[in-house]
Amino acid sequence: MAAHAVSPLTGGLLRRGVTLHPRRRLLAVAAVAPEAPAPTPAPSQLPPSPAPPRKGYYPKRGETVELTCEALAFKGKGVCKVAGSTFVLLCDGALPGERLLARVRRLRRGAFAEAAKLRTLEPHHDAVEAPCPLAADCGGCKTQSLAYAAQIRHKHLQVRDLLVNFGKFDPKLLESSEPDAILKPIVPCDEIFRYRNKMEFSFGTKRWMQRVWKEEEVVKEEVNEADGYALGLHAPGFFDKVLHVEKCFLQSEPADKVLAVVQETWMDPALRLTPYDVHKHVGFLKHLMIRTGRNISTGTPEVMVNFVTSCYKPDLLMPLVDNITKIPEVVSVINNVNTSVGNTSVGEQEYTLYGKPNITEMLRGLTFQISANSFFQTNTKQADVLYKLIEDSARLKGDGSEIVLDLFCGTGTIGLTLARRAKHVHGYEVVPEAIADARKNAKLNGINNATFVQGDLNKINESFGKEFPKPDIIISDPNRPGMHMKLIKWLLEVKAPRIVYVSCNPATCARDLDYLCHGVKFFRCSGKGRTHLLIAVRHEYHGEILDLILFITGYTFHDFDMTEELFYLLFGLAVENNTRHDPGLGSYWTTDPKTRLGLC
Ligand SMILES: C[S@@+](CC[C@H](N)C(=O)[O-])C[C@H]1O[C@@H](n2cnc3c(N)ncnc32)[C@H](O)[C@@H]1O
Repeated sequence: MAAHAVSPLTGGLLRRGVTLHPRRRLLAVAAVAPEAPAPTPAPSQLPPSPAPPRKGYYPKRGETVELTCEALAFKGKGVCKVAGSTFVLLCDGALPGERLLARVRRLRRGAFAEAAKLRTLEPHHDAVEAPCPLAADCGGCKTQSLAYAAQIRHKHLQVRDLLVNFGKFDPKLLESSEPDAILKPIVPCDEIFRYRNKMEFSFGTKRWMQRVWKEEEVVKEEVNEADGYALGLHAPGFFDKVLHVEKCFLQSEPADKVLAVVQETWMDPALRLTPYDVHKHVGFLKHLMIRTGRNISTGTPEVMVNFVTSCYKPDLLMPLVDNITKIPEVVSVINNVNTSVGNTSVGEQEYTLYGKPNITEMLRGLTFQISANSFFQTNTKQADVLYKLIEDSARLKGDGSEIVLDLFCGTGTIGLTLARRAKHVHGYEVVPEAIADARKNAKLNGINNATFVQGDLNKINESFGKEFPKPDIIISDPNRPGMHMKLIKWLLEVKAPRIVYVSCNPATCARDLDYLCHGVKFFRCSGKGRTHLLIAVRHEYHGEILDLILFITGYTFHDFDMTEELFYLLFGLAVENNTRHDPGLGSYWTTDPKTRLGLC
C-alpha cells in the first residue's frame, strides 16, 4: 500500500493509500471563515503599519516574516498569511486575529510552509491570560490564551469545513436552523483545567528554555536551547527538546504532587539517574506517566505512577518510589521496560514496584480497572457525558432483545455500559491486554452477556461477522487513522439498523462518513425499513479540552444502496460527475448519479 497522506491541517491520515494533492489539503482550512475583525485600537495603540501587500509572495527558509493569523488548523496550529498574499504559513502558538513575527522553518512541497512564532505584534481576538506560565512555550497546550468560547467556535468551524471538504456534505444542511440540522452544537466541557486523567512527561538531555523577549529583539531559536537534563513536555515540533515542567494545569492535583516530588528527587547526583538520550540511545529514564483514577469505595482519587525505562534496574528507581509513595493518593507504581530505540511508553515488560498493578475508575455507574497501558478516555467527566450520549443515540429498546457490536472496544467501556439493556455485546479490539481488561471489567460489574475478542479490524476477511448474530447496533470508535476500507465495506454490507461512530479525528471521520454516506460503487443494499446512522464525534486536541459534537442523521431506505438513500433523500447534495480511485479495495468510487442510484 502506498504511503499514507499526512496532512498537518487535518490531523494526519486521510484517504488510505492516497496522497492528496497539497493544494487539496489546504482546502480544509482555506474555507474557514475568518473571525470577525477585532475592534479598531486607538491611534496611539496602533502597531507599526503592516508591510505593503505582497502578491505572489513565496517564503524562503529562515526568513523572518510578519504574519496575520486567520484561523486555527487541526491541533491548534495558526493559519497565517503575509499581508496581501494568499500563501499559507502554519504557525504553532498563533491565534486568530493575532499579528506576529515568525521565522519560516519548512516549506511543504510548495503548497504551504511552517513557521515558528517569534513574538506577538498585536494580540488576537478573545485574548485571555493563560494561567500556566509555560503556556507560550509548551507543546502541551496551544490555545490557553484563547477564551474557551472562542476555542469552541474554532473547533466547530474546523469540523464543519472537514465535513464539507472531505465528507462532501452540503454546508446548508449541516448547519440549518431546523431541528434536524446534522451538525449539532458542541457539548462543551465544564472543567477546562485539571481534566486529564493521564499525562506523560518525558525525560530529556536537552532542556528547552523559556523564551525571554527583549524589546524589538528577535531572539534566535538556538538561544532557547541549553544543555541540561529536563523532565517535562516536548517543545512544539521537537522530539528531542524537553521543556522542564514542575506543575501542569492539565492533570489532577495529586498527580501534580507526584510530579513535584519526582522533580525534587531525580536529578540528585547521588542517585545516578540519567535521562535517555534519543540521539545517542543511552541513558535510563524515558518517560514518567501519571494516571489518576478513583477509589470505588471512597470516591477519592487514586494515582498510578509509571516509570518507563530503557532497562530493568529497579534498585535505581527505589529512592524515587520511596519518596512518591509518601503521597497518600499513590496506590500503584509500575515500571515499563522499553528497550527499543523508539519513543513510545509501552514496555515489552511491565513490573509492579509498589501497590496494585492497576487503578479503578467509575463511568455510568460501572467500575473499570485501568492498567498502565490500557486505553481509557483521558477526560473522565467528559467520557461520562459521551457515553450517556452514546447510550441515548443507540436507543436500545431495553427489552434485552438486541445485539450490540462494539468495534475498537478497548477495555470494553462502551459495550459494557450498553450491556444492561442489550441481549448480548460483542467487542473487538487489537490489544490483547485491553481485551483481558475488558473481560475483567465485565466480571467486576457482574455482566455475563458480553464477549470480547482480540482481532485486527484492519485485516478482517470474509469470515468476519460469522461468529456473532447480525448486530442491531454497531458502535465504532476507531483510533485516529479511522476505519479501514475493508471494515467500511463490511459495515455497508451488514446493514445494521443503527451505527454510532465515535471519532477522535474529525478529518478521518469526515473521510469515513463520505464513504459510508455517499456511496461506493458495487455496494448495494436491498430491503426495506428504517435505518439510522448516528455519528458522535469526539473532537480532541492534543493537550486541549475534549469537546463532543454529535451528529444525528436518520433516513429511510428502500431498494437502493443505503448511501444513495442518505444522499438523495436526506441530504440532497449536488451531484458531481467525477470518479475516484480507491486503491484500498482496488475498485472505483464514483459520484456519478446513475451509479449512486444503483443502476450500474
Ligand atoms: C479510541 S480507542 C477506543 C476505546 C474504547 N471504545 C473506549 O471508549 O475506551 C480505539 C481503540 O482501538 C484499538 N485499535 C486500534 N487499531 C485497531 C485495529 N486495527 N483493530 C482493532 N482495534 C484497534 C486501540 O487499541 C484502542 O483501544
